[in-house]
Amino acid sequence: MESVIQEKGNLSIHTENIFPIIKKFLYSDHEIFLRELVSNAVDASQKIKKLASYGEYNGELGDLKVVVKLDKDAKTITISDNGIGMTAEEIKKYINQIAFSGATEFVEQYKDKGEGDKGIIGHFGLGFYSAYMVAENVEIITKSYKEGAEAVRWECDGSTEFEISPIEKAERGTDIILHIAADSEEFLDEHRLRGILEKYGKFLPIEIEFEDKVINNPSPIWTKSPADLTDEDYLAFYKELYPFGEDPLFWIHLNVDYPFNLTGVLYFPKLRNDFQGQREKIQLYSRQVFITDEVKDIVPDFLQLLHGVIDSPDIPLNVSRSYLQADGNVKKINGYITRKVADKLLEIFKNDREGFEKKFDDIGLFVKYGIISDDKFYDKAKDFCLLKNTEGKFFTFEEYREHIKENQTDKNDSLVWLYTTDEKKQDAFIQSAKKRSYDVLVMNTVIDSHFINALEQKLEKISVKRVDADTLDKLVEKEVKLESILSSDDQEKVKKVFEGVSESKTAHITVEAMPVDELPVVITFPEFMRRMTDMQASSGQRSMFGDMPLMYTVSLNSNHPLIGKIAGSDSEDDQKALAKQLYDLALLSQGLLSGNDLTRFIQRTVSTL
Ligand SMILES: Nc1ncnc2c1ncn2[C@@H]1O[C@H](COP(=O)(O)OP(=O)(O)OP(=O)(O)O)[C@@H](O)[C@H]1O
Repeated sequence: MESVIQEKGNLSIHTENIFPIIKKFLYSDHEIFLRELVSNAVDASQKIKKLASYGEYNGELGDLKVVVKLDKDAKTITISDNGIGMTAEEIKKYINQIAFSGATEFVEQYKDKGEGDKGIIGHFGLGFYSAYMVAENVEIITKSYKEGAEAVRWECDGSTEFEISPIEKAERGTDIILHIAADSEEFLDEHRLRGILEKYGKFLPIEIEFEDKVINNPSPIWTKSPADLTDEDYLAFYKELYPFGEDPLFWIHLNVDYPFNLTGVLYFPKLRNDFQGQREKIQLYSRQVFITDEVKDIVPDFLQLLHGVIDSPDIPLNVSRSYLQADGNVKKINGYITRKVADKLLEIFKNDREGFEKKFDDIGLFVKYGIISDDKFYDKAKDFCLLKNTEGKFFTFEEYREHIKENQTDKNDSLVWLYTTDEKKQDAFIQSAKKRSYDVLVMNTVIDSHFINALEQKLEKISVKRVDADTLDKLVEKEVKLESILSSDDQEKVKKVFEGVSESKTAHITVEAMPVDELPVVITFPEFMRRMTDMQASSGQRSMFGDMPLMYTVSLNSNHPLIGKIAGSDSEDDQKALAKQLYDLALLSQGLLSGNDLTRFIQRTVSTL
């Protein structure tokens, strides 16, 4: 057997092997080739601009623009610019050496000139080769801005051999001619091409012309200073992003350059109580090149409901998702955006409470989602998150505490918040609560069951109960209890009668001393059980109890004359008839009487009239 000798060395890479890999796997999405080539053309234009501003180019800049042309017959796509161009030497250096980025080199070279890399897109030195994802042959025809430079033609058919030759070209700049491969002819469609250009290049900083029309807005508002912008500018830009969207409520202009670079505008849309039907998304850009609208790892979950753009050269773009999640910058960006959004909301709350309240039906969803999912956001939001009661009045948490402190503190010194999820359906319970001067909050959005859970954990000494979760005396338990007029024997007797007429196996029947003006029979749903079912329903899961029958409590008011009547009656039939009628009325008021049961109830009632 051969023995192993310790040695060190370099791995060798053969271009002929690596090239097909680059071609095939550089980007999963082939349409990216256009983004890359147009970005290069934009870079070339930005560079000549910079050179002129540094005094290193004294010729005419001309009308800097990138032109994309489609020739269906020749099966070519040509991307032309009048940027810096390349000399034969530069082609050899930047193009022939794969993964040697001229962009990075340019930035290095001029980094002392102040602006640094501002406006230059490329940095990996691979983008050009994405052309081979769709082209079988690529030609570069280019003339450098340098005085006396000769135009050059470069051609390579995707093998590792290239050809360079002199050529005639009048103007400074570069034409990249792609001879589209048979399997990529889909890109020879005008519609498709315009679609890709608009998707990636809508806000590129240099004019992009396709079929004689400029397709982009080179100076989108996020590149400008907020001081130079009016509300109309922000609204107009929103329309530009989402032509079919309804006007947003307000917006935040993001602008940070330390410890990372990020600019952008985030809009708060009208949400109308639903997360699902949301099509418009935040768009992520890097130096005005569209990257994606999947911003999952960069924007905190709850803020993905916002609209707008974020532009950051510091977000690693061509790397895998798992890397993105671990990236320190991404985490910081996340935190920054959360903070900015919270600050903005607090500012509006403080400066315009009335306006804030008006918008709260829409922004409440963000705020509550944020409170549930992000502790840092909660720390700020607890001062401006609003609660709304059945009278339409708004309270902060602190204001609400003051508001209900006197009436709704129970014997354990806990504040009991009462709420309704449906003012119409739970009206009888709301009315009863009001009779005792209890306040009832409205919690009717998809997120409220989660929101309530979160609040109970975060706020001290509160318990939150739906207004029909129990009889009022049990909801807000006080030290002093009402006396029962009915003796305990009679209570037992009435209970048995009701058990006899109950058709539900899961109904739990109890007798309770309630005020006389309360209903004789009250059906309630235990808070805990109901909340579990609600949460499961809102998260779209099937109930873990399957089709288990609804659990509810039937409370008999031992102080009500009709219950007294049952206890006092000697006729079993009369007792049963009255009990059944009262039971059905209670079911009816909770919307639980339907089908055959409802029909029988109505017939029975009619026959007694
Ligand atoms: N249209 C062009 N005009 C002038 N120079 C160009 C043009 N296209 C490419 N180059 C030169 O070729 C180099 C390599 O381009 P390539 O797209 O492969 O990489 P990059 O732009 O530096 O980085 P990235 O991979 O991020 O795009 C560029 O940096 C630039 O110097």
